[in-house]
Amino acid sequence: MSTPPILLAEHLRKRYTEGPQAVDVLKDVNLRLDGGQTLAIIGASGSGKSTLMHLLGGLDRADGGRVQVCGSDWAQMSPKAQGAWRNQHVGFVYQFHHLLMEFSALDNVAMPLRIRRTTAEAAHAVAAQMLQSMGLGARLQHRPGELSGGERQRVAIARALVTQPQLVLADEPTGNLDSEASAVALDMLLDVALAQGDAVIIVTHDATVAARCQRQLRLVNGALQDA
Ligand SMILES: Nc1ncnc2c1ncn2[C@@H]1O[C@H](COP(=O)(O)OP(=O)(O)OP(=O)(O)O)[C@@H](O)[C@H]1O
Repeated sequence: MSTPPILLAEHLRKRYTEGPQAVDVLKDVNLRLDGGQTLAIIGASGSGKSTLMHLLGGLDRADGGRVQVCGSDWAQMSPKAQGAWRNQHVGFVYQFHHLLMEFSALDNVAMPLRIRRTTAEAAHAVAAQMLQSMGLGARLQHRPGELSGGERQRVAIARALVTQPQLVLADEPTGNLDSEASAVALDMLLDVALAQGDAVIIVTHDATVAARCQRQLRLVNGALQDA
């Protein structure tokens, strides 16, 4: 049997009904990604990019269609199984770092491994190595508040990649950084992810960032089209 793609999305639909009128944000999204592939998703504000990333990562339910990550369908899993599957296969990076402010960079990056019940010693060793490859070997014991914006974001990237996820979902990962810090963070994200053979999706408004990905798709009117 052939191995399934890392990500498969078929005929995805999502409708929000909370507002004054229902909004069909995603109407028919189809996507397939294999290891080592990088994809940029661009689109106007409100076109549904973040909604799509939530569905791909199993953080929200689609109203139609399906999403499979590494051969398993999010909708077929219990919430507990989804959590375990995410920890095993998916790394998330957001525009804002979402680091735990009272913990050191090292503890933040070790956290996803500790959730897997890796011993503290082993988790710290792997986390230290990952921070090293993000150029942060001299910042292990710094807390997020003691780091620059660019450094904080690199810690967040290290945390997303430390588990060697097959799929990395990055929603505006450099949206809060100046162009120099953005270039450094993006280099590190792509270098490490590709060395690991991960598939990477980056949502971005920045054409320079999108151009660094092998493929660029635009979300328009609820569907993806070539950019
Ligand atoms: N929980 C919700 N309830 C109702 N409507 C929502 C909800 N979340 C998002 N929307 C609507 O869905 C549309 C898509 O939102 P989404 O955040 O996915 O867009 P986006 O492309 O990521 O935008 P941006 O680039 O501005 O971040 C928007 O019109 C938004 O108002």
